[in-house]
Amino acid sequence: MRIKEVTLRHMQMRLKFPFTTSFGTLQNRDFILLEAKDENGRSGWGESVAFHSPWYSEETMKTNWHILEDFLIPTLLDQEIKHPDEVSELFSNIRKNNMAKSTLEGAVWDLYCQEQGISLAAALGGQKSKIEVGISIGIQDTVSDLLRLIEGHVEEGYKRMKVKIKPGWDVDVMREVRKEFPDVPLMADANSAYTLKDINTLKALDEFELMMIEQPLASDDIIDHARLQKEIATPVCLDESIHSYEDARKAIELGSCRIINIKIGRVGGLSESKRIHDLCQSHEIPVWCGGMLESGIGRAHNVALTTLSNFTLPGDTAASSRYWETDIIKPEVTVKDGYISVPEKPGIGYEPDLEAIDRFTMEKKTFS
Ligand SMILES: O=C(O)CCC(=O)c1ccccc1C(=O)O
Ligand SMILES: [Mg+2]
Repeated sequence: MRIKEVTLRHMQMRLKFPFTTSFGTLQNRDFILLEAKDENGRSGWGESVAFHSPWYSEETMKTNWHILEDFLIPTLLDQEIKHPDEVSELFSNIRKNNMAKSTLEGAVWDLYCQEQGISLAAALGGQKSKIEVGISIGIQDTVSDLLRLIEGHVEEGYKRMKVKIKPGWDVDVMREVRKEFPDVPLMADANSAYTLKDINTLKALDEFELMMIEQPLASDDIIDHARLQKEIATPVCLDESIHSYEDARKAIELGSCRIINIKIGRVGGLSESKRIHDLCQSHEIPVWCGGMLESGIGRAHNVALTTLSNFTLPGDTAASSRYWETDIIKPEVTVKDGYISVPEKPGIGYEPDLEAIDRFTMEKKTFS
């Protein structure tokens, strides 16, 4: 396959609700959508999960645009590609910028699968026909707002509740949640809001038998997390700290976590996601697929990745309708009894809705 043309779009979609984490609040979701055309005129689609501001990671929508336009797209245009695994090799001279790399790599995977006539899930080696999903709930104004949201999501069938925490919105909040929902599979995500000085707070969370605590300490740390994991009973799950297979290998070796959240964008693409998945599997470290408030295109990639066998814990890939009035794929991603049915069609398995895509496009540019 050869990529003949790439179009970047600056998209803006409005979330149905403001989403608050320990690092800030987001409602307008700006992101890049990428369409890559091959020599046969087929289109493959990728989504950048970078946010407008550098608060989850240093990458932003604008840095991704720059890296794609000035480095990644020129590297790939007209190159003969036999398999999508070659893309990360072609990008190996460009350091980091994983979300930018993943955007283009994801579109190549989609194109490759369409050409082969197989689903993305099958191409990755996934076996599941349906995947189990949970939901991530942002910081709320009041505990009773949170309890009502959890109640609704339990009724919708989601398989586990993830509650965002930060200093001042942690132990007391989780205690209320546990009191009202004694048996619900529950976890907390701190997005790096704590340090080892907060060890007593983090120990206090053990009482609630959480499935895990996600990224309690610094976003670039694996040393303090290893110290913390020795002190608390709750399994530590790393999100922000893991950018590659090598990061995962070192974190496992140090005992920094017992679970890893894989986000395709954060680790630079589907090929690297699969390598991390396989590594974790060989070390009996379960993984799950994280979310970045994606549109349908990124969501479809997440669904496919989650079909791999070591994705044994419910991920954050909720239904399209949880986030958007109108998504940009047809059909939308739906959740029934806590499961998403995995599409069997070639490629990402959902059709891009070009009319909706145009409606949310702020700016676009084509490279050939
Ligand atoms: O529903 C989703 O897409 C996941 C939401 C979520 O938890 C999240 C959203 C934005 C940035 C970081 C995170 C995270 O997993 O840490
Ligand atoms: Mg997280």
